[in-house]
Amino acid sequence: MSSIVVRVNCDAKSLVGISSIGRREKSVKVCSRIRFGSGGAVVAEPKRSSEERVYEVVLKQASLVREEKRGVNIEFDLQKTIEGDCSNGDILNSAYDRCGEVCAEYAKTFYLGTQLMTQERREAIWAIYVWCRRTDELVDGPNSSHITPTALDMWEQRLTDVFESRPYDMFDAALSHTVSKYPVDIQPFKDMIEGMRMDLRKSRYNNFDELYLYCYYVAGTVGLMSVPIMGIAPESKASTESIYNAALALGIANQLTNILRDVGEDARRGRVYLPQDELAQAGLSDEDIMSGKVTEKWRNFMKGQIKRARMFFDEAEKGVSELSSASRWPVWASLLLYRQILDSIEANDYDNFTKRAYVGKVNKLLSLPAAYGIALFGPKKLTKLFMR
Ligand SMILES: CC(C)=CCC/C(C)=C/CC/C(C)=C/CC/C(C)=C/[C@@H]1[C@@H](COP(=O)(O)OP(=O)(O)O)[C@]1(C)CC/C=C(\C)CC/C=C(\C)CCC=C(C)C
Ligand SMILES: [Mn+2]
Repeated sequence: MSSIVVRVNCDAKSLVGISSIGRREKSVKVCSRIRFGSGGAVVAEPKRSSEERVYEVVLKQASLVREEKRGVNIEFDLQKTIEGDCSNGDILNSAYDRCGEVCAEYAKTFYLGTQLMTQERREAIWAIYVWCRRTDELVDGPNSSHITPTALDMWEQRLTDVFESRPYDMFDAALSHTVSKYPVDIQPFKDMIEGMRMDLRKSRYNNFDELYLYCYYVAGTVGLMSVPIMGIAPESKASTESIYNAALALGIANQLTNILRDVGEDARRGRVYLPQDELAQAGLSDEDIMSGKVTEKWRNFMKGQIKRARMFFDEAEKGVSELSSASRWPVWASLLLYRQILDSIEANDYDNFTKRAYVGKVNKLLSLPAAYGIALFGPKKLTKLFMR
């Protein structure tokens, strides 16, 4: 049987990515070999790691920003889709206001953080926040038992409409406006929906590669959506890709932290988001998780998982100072706050079965000025100031 081999040689520079966090792989040359058998059927395709797949999205979003290629900026007529007797400007203002209200209601600290951004950026971040929250609510909210893959397909169609300036409601209208104004690619949004699909069909992850992909879908995507809005500092010398990598890392770090905090809660819903091969290596099984006993094996396993989450936070730190000055504070605040959840798991002696790790009010309050200081002086200078 004859087969045609199509070889796609990729630009080596475009494939310089993070591999196994902390180790930067230089010029990894990857050739995708797509084989078509008789009748055009795909015969074999070498398996790419999740990191390689995700890195392609990073590159696409980064190049969109570099080229300052903006959305088509179609003047959309809100009157056609939203009833009301007022001008586009009025509708948009109240659409953004409502996004702000949702944000203030569901994510108070983060809402506070956005107050330091310019009004335009703040509103755009709110619009993205609301879309992410609504997407997550589909699979985690009160109606989640009725959500099918078809419902997610419809949500994705609606997303395409939003990107093509056909909003369905006020929240969509704010997002339509945002994505027409900033160089935001649709792919991370689609990928977040893919993450929700994954949640519907999958409750175990064989290895970290599978978990990494899930974390990218539901959280790394948020980093990629946010940076085009937050903006990169004009004086930054870092490459756009490296900044997007850091943003991706922050999302992954947050989601890994979420997973470690919620082990007990997830297990009670029949879900284990921990890599099965690593559990087995540690001599642990699903039954150990379901029984919820904190043993020495569990503590050791958790130490490794926490270490990995911290490495992603470290990777993220490298990019925060490259963001435009007004965007650094909320990002530092979210990084410092989320990272402390890991400290809290340790303080609970790794009992994430019956205790919920959280950041206390005092630490929360202290983190905000600390984040502000780091944003202003940089992490190194601030440490020096306090060491004197
Ligand atoms: C260079 C650099 C470091 C730039 C920073 C880039 C940046 C702003 C990254 C943000 C990362 C971030 C906040 C990711 C969110 C991760 C997260 C918690 C995802 C949650 C997914 C599902 O989890 P799960 O169901 O297990 O958990 P719950 O019990 O439901 O909580 C999410 C809930 C997905 C939906 C995400 C959101 C609602 C958050 C969206 C946030 C923004 C758009 C704003 C981000 C901006 C700032 C300033 C942090
Ligand atoms: Mn959720």
